Amino acid sequence: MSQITQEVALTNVRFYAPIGYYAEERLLGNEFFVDVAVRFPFQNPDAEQLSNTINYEGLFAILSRVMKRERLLLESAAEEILSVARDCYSFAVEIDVMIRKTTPPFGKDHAHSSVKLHYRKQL
Ligand SMILES: Nc1nc2c(c(=O)[nH]1)N=C([C@H](O)[C@@H](O)CO)CN2
Repeated sequence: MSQITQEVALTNVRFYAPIGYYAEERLLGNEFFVDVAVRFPFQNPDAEQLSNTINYEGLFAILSRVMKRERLLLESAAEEILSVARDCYSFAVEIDVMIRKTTPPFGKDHAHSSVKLHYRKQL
């Protein structure tokens, strides 16, 4: 039997957030780009109904809430995004979260740092 998987995603969502291991980073803030993708079985009786899919405004609301909080590590924000998304979309079979810091302060102009989490439901 075949199965279609649907993905709803946001990519390169830009935030200015107080996330950093060093106090100055949290004080000054830093630029981050966040990607999130949620996959779930496609069982769509009407592909024109927002209630039959994941409204990506809901994903944006999760990211906005999580990225506001002061934190030491990217890992902490990525874990919270994943955990809230799992709670909100219990029908999801896979979720990817990636957070990229564009100017980690170690003196290399073009280096970005990132943390990625991948969740796959045990079926
Ligand atoms: N795995 C991680 N390593 C580091 C992080 C992080 O969030 N995850 N953060 C820092 C500092 O905040 C960094 O921006 C200094 O350049 C260091 N390592």
